[in-house]
Parts: sequence; C-alpha cells; structure tokens
Amino acid sequence: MVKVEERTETKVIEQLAASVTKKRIGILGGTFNPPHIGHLIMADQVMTQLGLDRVLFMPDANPPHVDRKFAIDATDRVRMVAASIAGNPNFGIELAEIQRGGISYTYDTMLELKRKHPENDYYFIIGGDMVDYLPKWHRIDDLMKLVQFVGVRRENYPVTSKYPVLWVDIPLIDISSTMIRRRIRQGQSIRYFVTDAVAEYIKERQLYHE
Ligand SMILES: Nc1ncnc2c1ncn2[C@@H]1O[C@H](COP(=O)(O)OP(=O)(O)OP(=O)(O)O)[C@@H](O)[C@H]1O
Ligand SMILES: O=C(O)c1ccc[n+]([C@@H]2O[C@H](COP(=O)([O-])O)[C@@H](O)[C@H]2O)c1
Repeated sequence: MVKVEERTETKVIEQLAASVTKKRIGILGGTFNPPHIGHLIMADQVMTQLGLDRVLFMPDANPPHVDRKFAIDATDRVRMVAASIAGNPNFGIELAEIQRGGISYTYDTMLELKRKHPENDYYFIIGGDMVDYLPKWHRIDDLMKLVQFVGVRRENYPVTSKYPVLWVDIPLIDISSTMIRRRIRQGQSIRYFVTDAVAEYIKERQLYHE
C-alpha cells in the first residue's frame, strides 16, 4: 500500500511535470468572412508578445450574435483561413465548432477543448469590439474560469473591461471583414487587405459580389 506521504509526493511531481510541459495555446475565434491581415497581425502579435506556443484560428459554425452578419458557407471560410495561415508553422486551424454545428457558444467549445486537451492552457484572443460585448456572452462567468481572455485594441472601442482581460498592445488596424465585403461589392481593390491566396480564392469563386 502506498503511504500518504508517497502519494502526496507523486502528486506534487505530476503537477510540476504538467506545469513544465503545459502548452500555451492561443485561440482566435471568428467568422472569418473573409479572413484579413488584421487577423494575422493580431494572432502573431499576441503569440510573440505573450510567448504562446501556437495560435489556432477557429471558424465558428453560427456566431451567437447572428443579428450582426450573414456569413458564406463554412467550407469557403475554412479554405480561406487555411490559405491565409499557410507557411506559418505556429498557426493552425481548430475545427471544433464547424464539426459540432449549431450555435457556436464559446463556453461549450472551450469546455470540450479543455476536456480533450487537459495539457493545454488556453488564451482566447478577441478584438476590442468583442471585449465590449463580453457581458452578453453565454455563461461568461463560467467561461472566464476556463480561459484567459486576451484583448487587442479596435477602432472606436474602449480598452477597459470589468472582466480580467489581458490587453496586448498592437497598432490599430482599421480593417474588418465588413469593409472587405463592401469594397468587393463596390469594385474596389482588396489587394494587401487579405493575403494574395485569399484574394485569388475570392476572385475565382466570385464571392461577395452581390
Ligand atoms: N482589425 C482588427 N483589429 C482588432 N481585432 C480584430 C480586427 N479584425 C477582427 N478582429 C477580431 O477578430 C475576431 C474575429 O473577427 P471576425 O472574423 O468577426 O472579423 P471582423 O473583421 O470583426 O468581421 P465583421 O466585420 O464581419 O464583423 C473578433 O474578436 C474581432 O474583434
Ligand atoms: O459565446 C458567446 O456568447 C459569444 C458571443 C459573441 C462572440 N463569441 C465568439 O467570439 C469570437 C468572435 O466573434 P465574431 O462574431 O466577431 O466572429 C467567435 O469565436 C465567436 O463565436 C462568442
């Protein structure tokens, strides 16, 4: 029979090992309709400034605040995200929400990811507009216990919150997917707003033209 002291010691060693091997994973959730350079810069800046191991881009199936937008098919959004991040080994895609379907509540997703990967610590990256909206998120108090939120500045939104958000200072990038969709409709160039591969994909599939 294992003595109490031995069991305690084993537990301490296990905890120590876990804290050394734990991976720090950033999650950038979004609709990515389409993905743009703002997403890439914020992911890279948060990763490097906080010393994260990786950032996973996580396209949603149906965003909880559906009133805000109409998104194109998930397959096209996933393909464009994949094209955007190709070539960066520290970036990846998390398909949990697309695979689960339904409304993509972050609480449900992070519970699922934490259960699947207890070895990871998660940092959920959001823009200032989403930080402002946090009080309305589904089960926000429970979600706060599952992840560390990381906020980056966004034009016209405050950099304060009643929640313990970790702010990372990056240059203001006044680009949004809405702006890109509007520019396409109006026949304006989106070169350098998105990666060349994404611009090519949009052109080939004639996305966002009406
Ligand atoms: N230029 C930006 N600066 C800071 N955060 C951004 C920027 N663009 C997007 N984000 C953040 O990235 C996450 C995913 O954004 P999303 O895919 O909805 O893009 P979006 O540009 O906000 O789209 P839309 O204009 O359709 O609302 C959100 O947390 C959003 O706040
Ligand atoms: O869970 C919620 O209640 C909730 C409310 C608003 C946004 N989110 C998540 O925040 C991320 C950014 O949202 P969006 O709509 O700007 O793409 C995306 O992963 C959404 O699922 C989550």
